[in-house]
Formats: sequence, structure tokens, C-alpha cells
Amino acid sequence: MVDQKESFWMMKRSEWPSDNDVPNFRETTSKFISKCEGISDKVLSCLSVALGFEEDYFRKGMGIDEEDSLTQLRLIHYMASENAAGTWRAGPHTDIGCLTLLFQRDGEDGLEICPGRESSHSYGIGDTFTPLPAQTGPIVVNIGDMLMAWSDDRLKANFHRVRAKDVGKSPDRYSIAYFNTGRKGAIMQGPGKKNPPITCGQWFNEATERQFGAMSKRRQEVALKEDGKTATATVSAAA
Ligand SMILES: O=C(O)CCC(=O)C(=O)O
Ligand SMILES: [Fe+2]
Repeated sequence: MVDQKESFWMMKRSEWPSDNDVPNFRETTSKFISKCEGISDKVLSCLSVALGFEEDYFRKGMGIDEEDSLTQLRLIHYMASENAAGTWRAGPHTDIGCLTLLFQRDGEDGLEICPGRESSHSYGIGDTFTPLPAQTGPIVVNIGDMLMAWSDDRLKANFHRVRAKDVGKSPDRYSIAYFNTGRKGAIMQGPGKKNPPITCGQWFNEATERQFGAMSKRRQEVALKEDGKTATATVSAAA
């Protein structure tokens, strides 16, 4: 089952829609990205200081204007639906980058969080997720896997997912996610050297492979289980 959503991904160096295509899109979105960059930088500085690291510990590895930046803005649309049981808007996951700033709009609920998990690779199956009502204004901040590794696993990546109502109507949901991620060439390692040094680029590629590999394995298992149920139902109906 694929996520029921569509999204538009942008980096500073992306090929942007022209003003003819979408008037003022580039200017407005670039300003928004710069604001996100400033907020994210402040949060990262606070986290560095709280952990007892130098204030610029993570900042040194960032830099959205650099050629090798992996930071990305994503505009997401989840389509309106009715009786959506058995579908996902976004399946349970942790974000791969360092810090995600997530913007929602009033009344377009669906985000659920599962804080306090220690591992980012078991996909939150069976755990308790808590709905986080959507509000225009407040920014949801997710810690991602990269920041977890970079902080010697002291900051925990949080599982989250997005669902539409099992029964009844769910309106369209629009969200914006700013994924602040270390530059490809930056070396990441926590001061305690819990994890070996690695470039953010290599780490990102391996984490993407791990996450999507694990997700598709899990999806295959679920599909097999469901096939099994169908087969059993067919057999008992025939018996
Ligand atoms: O749309 C949302 O609220 C969440 C999006 C998300 O978790 C993601 O894109 O990683
Ligand atoms: Fe996410």
C-alpha cells in the first residue's frame, strides 16, 4: 500500500518553476526557506549547548547555500478521503535528516507521534501513537536519525505517521516539511565518538537504503499475511 499523498520537493539549487508558471513562487518560497534555516539553526544551537557541545557543533555541518547541501523543502498534499481504514497517508517512520520543521493547517489532522523510542529501525509496529492536532502557526519539530547518530544517540529520533480517519470523511491535508540535513561532505561524529566518523552524504545514502529496504520488507510481510488471510477465507468459504 503506497502512501496516499503527492508532494513537491525543492532544494535551493533545484530547477524552480518560472514566474510565468507560478508567479512569485520562487521569491516567496526562498524567503520561507531562509526563515526555516534561521529557526532550525537556533534550535540546533540550543540542542548543542544543552548537550554540552560547542554551540556550533552541528551548525558547522550545515549550509543550505553550499553545492553539496542535502536540505530540502517539501510541500505535501494528502487527498481528501472517506473510510480510509487500511490505508496510510504516511506510514510510521523516523525522518532521515537532522531536524524537521513541520507546518500544518487548522483542522487538517492526521499526524500522530510516538516519542521515546530508542531505535529507528523497527518501524513502530504495535506501539502507542498519539494524535497531534493540526494547528496553523505552531511548528512541529522532529529530531531525525542523522542528528541521533551525530549526538552519540543522546537525542532520539521520533517515530511519526499520518493517517486519515478509518471511518468517516477526512478533508484534504496540506503540510510543509523543511528537512534540515548535514552537507554531503561534512563529517559527522559525536564528541563521545560512539559512532565512527562518516560523511553526512554516505550516512544519508546508507540510511535511505536501510529505511526503504526495511519498509519494503515490512510491507511484503504484511502483504503476505493479508494474502494468507484471503487464502484462508477462500478455503473456509469453499469448505
Ligand atoms: O505531513 C506531515 O505531517 C508529515 C510528513 C512527514 O512526516 C514526512 O514527510 O516525513
Ligand atoms: Fe516524517
